Amino acid sequence: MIKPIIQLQNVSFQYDETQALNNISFHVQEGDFLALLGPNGSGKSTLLKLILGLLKPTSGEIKLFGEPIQAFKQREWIGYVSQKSNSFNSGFPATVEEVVRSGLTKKIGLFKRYPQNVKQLVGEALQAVGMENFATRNIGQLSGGQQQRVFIARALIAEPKLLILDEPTVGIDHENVQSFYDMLVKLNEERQITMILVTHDVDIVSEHISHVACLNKTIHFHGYKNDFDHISQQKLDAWYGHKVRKIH
Ligand SMILES: Nc1ncnc2c1ncn2[C@@H]1O[C@H](COP(=O)(O)OP(=O)(O)OP(=O)(O)O)[C@@H](O)[C@H]1O
Repeated sequence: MIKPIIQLQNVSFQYDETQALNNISFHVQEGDFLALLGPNGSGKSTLLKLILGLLKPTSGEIKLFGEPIQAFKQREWIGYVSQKSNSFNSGFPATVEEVVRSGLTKKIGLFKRYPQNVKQLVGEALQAVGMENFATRNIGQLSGGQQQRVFIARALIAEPKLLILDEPTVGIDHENVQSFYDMLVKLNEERQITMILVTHDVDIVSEHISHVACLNKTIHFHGYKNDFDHISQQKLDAWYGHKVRKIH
């Protein structure tokens, strides 16, 4: 049976003066590779904060892994790589190894010792993102795309069941985007990690993605990638409020 990973039922969120999300219902199932699309200000970050438990909905219900979010304790099941992960300056005093290892804190607690096989775990996580030869390098000396991979390794070491990546291809050269996707697909298929890519960029919806959700305060579309491909340009422009380019 396919398990629900995220369920939102009639969720709204209001900042003091702004209604950021209006009556959203949608779900993500185990194994989905979802692109969550929406223009600037459409409520993507707000939705992420609700899922991560950093904000509480003004109304509506959120379930994670089938449990009401208030009762959900397995935070380590959710890996999150933020938009700002890859912005270290070159002098930042941490090695790749140290950054990845710090991802274990979530799993083992802040004051516990790292397990004896920590080096092996770091090596495996780095290997999964193709960065095994960079373990001793300084994080600040890597490219934006390489840093992004290291932060994905940092999330992976906690063995998440769901990985949420916020604007993951920002800072990655055009020619490296394909191999970046190949890596994500592998994680999705081989490790059965449910993936959510959050982005304003319609181009990110490559052939690798299984589902697409279009957000602009409400969910305008949620379905298979193939069905998204058949949405008219006109409709897409209307959701975004301006012209967008869709590449098939
Ligand atoms: N802390 C806040 N206080 C008040 N209003 C906020 C706050 N954070 C966001 N908003 C407003 O809520 C709406 C949704 O913002 P949100 O950051 O969720 O959008 P987004 O889709 O993530 O945008 P972007 O792609 O630009 O990051 C916007 O109108 C924004 O101005």
